[in-house]
Amino acid sequence: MNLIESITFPKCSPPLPATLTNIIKMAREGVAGSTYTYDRLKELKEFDESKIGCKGLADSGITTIPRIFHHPPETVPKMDRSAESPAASLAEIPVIDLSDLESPTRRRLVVDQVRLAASTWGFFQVVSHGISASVMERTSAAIKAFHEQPHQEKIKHYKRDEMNGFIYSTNNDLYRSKAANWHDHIQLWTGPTPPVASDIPDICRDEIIQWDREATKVADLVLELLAEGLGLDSKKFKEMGCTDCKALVGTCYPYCPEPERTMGIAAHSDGQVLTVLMTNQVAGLQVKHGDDWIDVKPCRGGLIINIGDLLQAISNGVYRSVEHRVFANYSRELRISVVMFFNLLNWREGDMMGPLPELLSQDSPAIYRDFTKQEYLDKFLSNGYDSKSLLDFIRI
Ligand SMILES: O=C(O)CCC(=O)C(=O)O
Ligand SMILES: [Fe+2]
Repeated sequence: MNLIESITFPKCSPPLPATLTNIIKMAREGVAGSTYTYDRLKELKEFDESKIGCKGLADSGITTIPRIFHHPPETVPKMDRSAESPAASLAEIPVIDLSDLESPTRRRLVVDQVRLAASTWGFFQVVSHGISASVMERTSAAIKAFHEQPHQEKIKHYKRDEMNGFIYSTNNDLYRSKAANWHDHIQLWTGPTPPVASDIPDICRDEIIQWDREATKVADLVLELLAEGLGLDSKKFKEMGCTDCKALVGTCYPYCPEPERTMGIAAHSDGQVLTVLMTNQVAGLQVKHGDDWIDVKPCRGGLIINIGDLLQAISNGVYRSVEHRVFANYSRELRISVVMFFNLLNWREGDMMGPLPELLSQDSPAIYRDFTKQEYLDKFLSNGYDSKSLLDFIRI
């Protein structure tokens, strides 16, 4: 999910560079850049206006998926439905235990583990992070319960306005991407302005409010460890406002009858600073490691952390924002993920952002140039999920 696109929509922001003409052109262009042989925009609109979502399509008993969801075959993992996941892999993302951090010796050890994981995998799981198993279960169950409600209930919240209040929708980038993905989601900005509780439906209100609080604590702690791993003051990222601008997304990946034709979420890197992700046990998430796609096996009670593009830039490439994707769910059980994206708040229009000067020296010169907020936003708008282009664009 690329919430950067949403960041461009606040009422005070400059006009969108992606004009309606652009959106229509993107909607009509073929997956490989050729023109579609059908009226893609019309079919996108029909799907959008029906508000049925992917879960609604799945529940209707379809056995083939609409062509707006077809991805180029070479980008879809090969399916072996008898296996746990398309290509069961041996390597696993690191698991880091966050307990006993008051002990300086242990803290140094954990800082080293976090630095190593963030600079090689860009992804890791944390356990003993302070959120109880019952809070995790309740939150996941509440998001699931929202998605399992009848159509008539859910559509009260169906919106494409990604900036205001609680939304239920499908494919944030529906009109911008070249192929739609097989998921629906709910989304809520929880910072800098706390959400209005009455905007959140009863069925998941308390859980969302609590999850925001708890996941932010974990993000703050992980950012402290990441700062220490760079030799910075532990509060550096907190002071930069790295967890003050935040959104919670509760994604539902329903059963897909043709998983070999589409994706749950296409390959992308997260554009923000940091992501905290909780998923249920249904397989789907894969992380790029070298040339391989590695399955992420969520450990019980664990949370998945990944580095976003901005942190890669700020850390002068020490920490890595890595591509990941979710294959379409072929299990009959819903795949649920609860994602919190954290981004910089104190980055004013016109201010430059870039590798932190404290990290630069003659021996480690900047590998990225400074960039403006507008450059950052423009890159996301013009490329949708292909957020890596920002890092390519600013590379010296
Ligand atoms: O659902 C997941 O496991 C990952 C979701 C994700 O990558 C995203 O929303 O950016
Ligand atoms: Fe992501």
